[in-house]
Amino acid sequence: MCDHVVHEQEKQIMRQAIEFSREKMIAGFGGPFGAVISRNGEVIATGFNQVTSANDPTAHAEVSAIRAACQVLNTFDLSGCEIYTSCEPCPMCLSAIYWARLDRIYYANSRQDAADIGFDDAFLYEEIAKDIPDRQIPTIRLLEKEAILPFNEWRAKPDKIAY
Ligand SMILES: Nc1nc2[nH]cnc2c(=O)[nH]1
Repeated sequence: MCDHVVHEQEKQIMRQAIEFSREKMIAGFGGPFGAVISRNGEVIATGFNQVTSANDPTAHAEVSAIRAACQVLNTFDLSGCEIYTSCEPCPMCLSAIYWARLDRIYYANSRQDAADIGFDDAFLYEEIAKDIPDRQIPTIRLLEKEAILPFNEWRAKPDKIAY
């Protein structure tokens, strides 16, 4: 567990994420979720949920903020940055946060709060913890002997950019 003492600046940045969640939801962009990415207390980028307006099921607030921050900083590696999100990240966003190597996550509403207003965040955490055959979406493995070839080529690629 993390025994962090919350500072006023952190609350202020989280308030921006919450304001975004509300403003953009009222404006009709999508669900009530907002996110801010900061570095050393400075706001780098913001994001809000645009799933229904952009016809993009991956356009969650956190993913949108990560995409924007990576454009601003011209990098795929956000180490040194922190994300403030108005709701605990769903498994997709949590993975994106790990892939982006963010240093810290601040969240406000919980996955249970999201479930209470009809979102699948809590369900998805349960789903990915299950064995593959027990999941709701049938998941079938095939052609693994062919697919391993590019993996082996990647392992041996001398000029690869690892991430
Ligand atoms: N944290 C989070 N949970 C969601 N559930 C559905 N959309 C979102 C989103 O944008 N952010």
